[in-house]
Amino acid sequence: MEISEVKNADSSQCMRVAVNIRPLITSELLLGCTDCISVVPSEPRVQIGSHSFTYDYVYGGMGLPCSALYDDCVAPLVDALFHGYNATVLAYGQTGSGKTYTMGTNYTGEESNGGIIPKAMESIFRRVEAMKDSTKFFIKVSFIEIFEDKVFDLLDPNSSVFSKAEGASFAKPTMHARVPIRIRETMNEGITLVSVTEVEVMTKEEMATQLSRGSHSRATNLTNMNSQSSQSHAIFTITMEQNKISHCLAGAINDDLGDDILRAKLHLVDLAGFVRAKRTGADGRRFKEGIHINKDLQALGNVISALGDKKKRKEGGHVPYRDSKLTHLLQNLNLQDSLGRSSKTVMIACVSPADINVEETINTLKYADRAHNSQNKAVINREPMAAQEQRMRSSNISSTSDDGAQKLNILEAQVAQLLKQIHRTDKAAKRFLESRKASSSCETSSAENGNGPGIQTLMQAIEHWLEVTVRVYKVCAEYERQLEEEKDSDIRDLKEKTVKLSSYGRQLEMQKPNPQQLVKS
Ligand SMILES: Nc1ncnc2c1ncn2[C@@H]1O[C@H](COP(=O)(O)OP(=O)(O)OP(=O)(O)O)[C@@H](O)[C@H]1O
Repeated sequence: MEISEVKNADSSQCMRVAVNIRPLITSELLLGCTDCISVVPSEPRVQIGSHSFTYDYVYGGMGLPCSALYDDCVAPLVDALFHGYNATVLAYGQTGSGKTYTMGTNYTGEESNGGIIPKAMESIFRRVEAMKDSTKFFIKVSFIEIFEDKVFDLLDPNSSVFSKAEGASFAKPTMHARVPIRIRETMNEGITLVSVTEVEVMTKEEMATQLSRGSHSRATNLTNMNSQSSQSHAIFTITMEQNKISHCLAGAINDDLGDDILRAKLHLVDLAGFVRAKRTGADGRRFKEGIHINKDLQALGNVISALGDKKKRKEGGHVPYRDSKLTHLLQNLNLQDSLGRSSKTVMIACVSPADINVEETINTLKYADRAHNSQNKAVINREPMAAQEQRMRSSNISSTSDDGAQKLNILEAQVAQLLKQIHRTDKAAKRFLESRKASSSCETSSAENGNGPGIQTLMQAIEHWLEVTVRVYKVCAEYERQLEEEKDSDIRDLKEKTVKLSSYGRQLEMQKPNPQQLVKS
C-alpha cells in the first residue's frame, strides 16, 4: 500500500472547505451579467462587495485552476478511504451554481466532464489493481436521494425505472412510480434504511454503471435558473472493505494495517440547490419542494455550526441532527462521524460569479465560512479489538494528554467494536446451543462424553465471551474516568452509551452459560 498521505496531512482539521467559482454560463452572458466576485491573488480568499472570506482553497475566477480541485480536496479522501477512514464530500450551493457538474453526479457513462465521482472511481480502481496481489477488496455502492423528506433508493432493482435503463436509452421515472425506503428506528436511537440496495462492484465500469443508473433516476426539474435542476439531495456511497492476503502479512506493505480488516465509506453528497421561489419561477408542487430543500439546508448549516462552535460544544450544546431527514440520515449513515469527529470531510461551496446572483453567492460564502470553523479529528475504522487497543496505546490514553476529543473518539469507537463483538459472540453461542439442543437426541458418544468438537467449540465461545465482557468493563471504567475529566458536549451521549454498555456487560455475565451444566445436559 502506498504510504499514507493522511498521516502527513493536518489530521486535526477534518472539515476542509473549498469554494468553486464556475464561469459565467450562456444564460448569464445573454442577460449581460458581469462578475461580482474576485479572488485575492495567491490567497484562498474571496472578495464580494464589502465582504471578504478565507477558506482552505478557492478554485476558478482566477483562483486555483478547477482542474486542481480533485487532487487537492478529494484525492486525500480517497487515500484516507484506503487507510480505513470514513470520508465525505459535500457539494453545497444555490441552484445552478455547478454542484452536479462538479460532483459528476449526472454522469451518464458516455463522457466525463472531470467530475469528482468519475475521477474518484478511476483512482480507486487504479489503486485496487496495483494492490491486488497483497490485498483482497470488497467494494459496494449505494445511491439514495432525499426528496421532499422521503428517502428513495436510486439503485432499487425492482423500481420500474430500471426496466429500460439497461440499454442505451434511459426511461426517466415518474416520481409516483417509486416507493420510498422504509426507515426504522434502531435500538440505539438511530435510524436505518430498510433493505437499501448495495451493489457489489468489481471494476470501474461496474461502478460507473451504478452511478449512471442512479443519476438517471434522480428527481430533476426545469427551472428558470437551471434546465436540469436537481430537486433532491443525492448520496452516492462507496463502501470498501480490504483484507490483506495472508502471504503478504509478513511483508512490509503497510505496517500500519496489521492483519485487520479495514472497512470505510466514502460518501459523495450532491445537495439540492437552495432556491428563492421568486427567481426559479417555482409554484405549486415545486414551491413545496423548494421549502423542503431550504429547510434541510438550514438544518445542515445548524448542525455544522453546532459542531464547529467550540464554546457551544464545551457548554454541552445540543447538535440538532434530528431537525431534518437529511441531517438525521447523515448522522446515521456514518456521516455523524464525518460531520462530527471520526472522519474527513470536504465541503465544496459552488458559486456563480454573476452579479444577478450576488445575494445567493454571499449566502453560500457565509454558509461555507461557518463550516470552515468546524475542526475535528479522525479515526481509522479497524475491525478487531486489537486495533482498538493499539489505538488506545498509541494515543496514550491513560496519560494526562490534553487532547480530550481524541480520547473520547477512541473510546467511542472501542465501544462500537465491543458491542459488535458481543453481538457476534452472543449469536454464535446461541446458534451453537440451539443446534446442540436440536441434535441432542441423536448425539454421538463423542459429544456426550464431553470431549467432542462441539464442546470444544462451546468452551472457546464462552472463553471469548468472557474475554470480551472483561474488556467491556475495562472500557467502561476508562470511560467513566474520562467523563470525570472532560467538559465536552459529547458527555451526555457518552454517558448514555456507558450506561448501556455496563448493563450489557451485566446481562452478559448473568446469561453466561455454565460449561459444567452444559456438558451434563
Ligand atoms: N465549471 C463549470 N464550467 C462550465 N459550466 C459549468 C460549470 N459548472 C456548472 N456549469 C454549468 O452550469 C449549469 C448548472 O450547473 P449544475 O446543474 O451543475 O448546477 P447545480 O448547482 O447542480 O444546480 P441544481 O441545484 O439546480 O441542480 C449547467 O449547465 C452546467 O453545465
